[in-house]
Amino acid sequence: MNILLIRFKCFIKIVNITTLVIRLYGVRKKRAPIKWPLLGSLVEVLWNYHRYNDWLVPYLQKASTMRVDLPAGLTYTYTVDPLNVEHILKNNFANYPKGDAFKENMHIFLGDGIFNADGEEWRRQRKTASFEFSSKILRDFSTVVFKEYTLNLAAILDNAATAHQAVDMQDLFMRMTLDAICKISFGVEMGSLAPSLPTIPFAKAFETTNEIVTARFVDPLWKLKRFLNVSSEATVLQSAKEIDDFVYNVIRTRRIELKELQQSQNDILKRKDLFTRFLLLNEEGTETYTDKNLRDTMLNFVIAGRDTTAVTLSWFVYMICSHPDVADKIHEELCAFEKEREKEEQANFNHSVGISLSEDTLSNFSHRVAKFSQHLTYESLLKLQYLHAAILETLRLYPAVPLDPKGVIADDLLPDGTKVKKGSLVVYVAYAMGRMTALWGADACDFKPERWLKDGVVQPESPFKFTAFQAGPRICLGKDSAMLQLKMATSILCRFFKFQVFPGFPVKFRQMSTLLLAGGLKVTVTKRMT
Ligand code: HEM
Repeated sequence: MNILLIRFKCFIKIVNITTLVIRLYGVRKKRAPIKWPLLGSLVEVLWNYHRYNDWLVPYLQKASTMRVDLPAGLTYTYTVDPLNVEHILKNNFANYPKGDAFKENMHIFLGDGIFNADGEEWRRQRKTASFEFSSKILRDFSTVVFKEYTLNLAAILDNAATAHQAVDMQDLFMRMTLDAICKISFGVEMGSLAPSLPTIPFAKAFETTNEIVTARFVDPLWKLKRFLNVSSEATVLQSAKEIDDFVYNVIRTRRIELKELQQSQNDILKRKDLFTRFLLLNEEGTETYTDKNLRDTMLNFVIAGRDTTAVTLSWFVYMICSHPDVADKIHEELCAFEKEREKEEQANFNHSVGISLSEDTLSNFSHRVAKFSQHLTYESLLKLQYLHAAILETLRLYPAVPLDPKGVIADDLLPDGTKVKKGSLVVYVAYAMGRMTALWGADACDFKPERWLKDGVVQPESPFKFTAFQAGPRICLGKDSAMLQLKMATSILCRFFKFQVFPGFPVKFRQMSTLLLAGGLKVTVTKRMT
């Protein structure tokens, strides 16, 4: 009987201790992720990996800086505090490079391109690229390319609307931005937005590689997998080789083409793509570009400019689907803009900018679209302030790069008093920053383009608070080019189409370095006839 009583008491004690432990973890869980001996917070991190961005938000809402420990001494300090962000990205910039872990994880994809370079090597690449990106030649060329490919997209949507067929907007945007960035970078036609929507193996390999290298950041076993050449690491070797084969093939072909053009005394300066411009630097002796340098340079531009812009356009369409009032306001602004431009043209004695369209052809939908597109120039797009605000609002809530890790060279103290250790990683979380009530007010999570406007004009925001394009010396080099493409595409699409998410279609993220929608964005499209 005594033994039974003792056993019963022991059992109660164990139950009590277990409950206490569970409770303690429960309380801790509210403020920071659960931490286990040896494993750190790996269990919770892996459990929530599929919804990582949303998992971080409530923690960072409570404490604007949070530490997450993982096995093998990996430590991440996540922050949404603009002062910390300014310290990391600008004031103590030299202490927060991409870091060795980032370089090692991403090398198979980014090589030694600008995204993966630090110190002198980064400075050299940044200087050359900044010069090229700020050239008017590139801007004018990009305007033409962006318009041409948006018109291709509009034709596909026109057909889909007529046939009452649903379309995957993310897939179409990925095709459009791939075609555009490859034309601008390499000077080649990819043709992925051809009406048959062909499968482009390069695009598939690109997505696979991106996804696998991103997962390396929370996979302590990836090096072992690589050593054994199994699982995701075997796949990434294959997909990275496909990318390289494609890019080196383009480089070979373009080098031969350029030689032929030079021999035939053709004016190669007429070619305005970045590839030609970098090759000319080579010839002038300003830079030396091997095929590997060119592969890294151009591929980094493609990586930088393709997914980011496509993802932003996809979330933009999702936002106007879920906020039809915003879609209508944008449409109103575009109609007023169109009228104003037409009046200006008439005042200029009907001096039309491009092809002239007869009354007959004007009744045709595609000609109306083409006619409207003639009004769109770099300068005229600046007038569309509400559209601009809607794009910024999309980027605030759905920044294409949702979180951005940096290495730590030496122990440091962040402005909010958080200590960061040499060898760890700090991460500013753009996705969570857009949702912080402390930064944007109680309606932080609402989609409200109006928050950007004062007297109808977009107001600038600190880049350390609105971090979609990063900030400081490494601020996005393609920001202006991206805004140009975003405005060009959205103005044509919003002027002529209405979108609705396909009934029952689930909208969710795919966990990658860019904020892709898992399974795309299936929508139905209708034409706006007025
Ligand atoms: C909506 C579109 C875009 C967004 C949201 C965006 C955002 C960003 C962000 C967050 C970074 C920092 C990434 C890092 O730390 O590694 C970055 C860097 C960069 N972006 Fe963009 N980007 C966009 C479009 C473009 C385009 C179209 C180009 C041009 C091809 C471009 C070129 C670059 C380059 C070259 C860098 C590296 C800058 C450096 O490290 O010095 N981006 N961008």
